Amino acid sequence: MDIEKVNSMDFREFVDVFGNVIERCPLIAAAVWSQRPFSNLEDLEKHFFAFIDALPLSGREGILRCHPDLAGPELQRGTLTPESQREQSGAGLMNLGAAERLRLAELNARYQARFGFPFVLAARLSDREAVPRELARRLRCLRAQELSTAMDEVKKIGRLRLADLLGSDFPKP
Ligand SMILES: NC(=O)NC1=NC(=O)NC1=O
Repeated sequence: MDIEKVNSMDFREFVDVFGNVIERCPLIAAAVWSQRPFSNLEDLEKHFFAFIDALPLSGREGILRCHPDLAGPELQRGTLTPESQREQSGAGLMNLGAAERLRLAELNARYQARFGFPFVLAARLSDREAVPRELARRLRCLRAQELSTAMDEVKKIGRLRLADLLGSDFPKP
């Protein structure tokens, strides 16, 4: 998909295509649409991230709270978004053993209790061994640091999802 195609989209099509670049936050795509035309595909990504960075703390925490737990109840129930489903299965989280799943549930619960938002990590850049390790490590961080780290992970997920949508034109080969 090239930037001319993106710039030609009406509101409905743009939100249909880009509405889940940030998990369950179609508002972000809705807001970014009004900033078209985009000079290139990197510029489009920059607008997504600039919107996130400009949010008050409550807005950034809200984005994190829209993320389903890794290997959590939504995965068990089969109610993940298609993107999340692909990402979590790509990290091998679909077929964890009972002990692995229990350990992740316990770590996710401790993380949520400590920070007030779920643990977020770009699953496609991780795997079933690294996820619990990274969760345990980040559990020990200070809240301000953790919020920053988690938002970086949201952007990594968004970048990968944009790359899927935009195809080989992005990021610049
Ligand atoms: N809590 C999460 O990190 N969720 C997710 N990470 C991904 O890469 N996809 C998700 O849904």
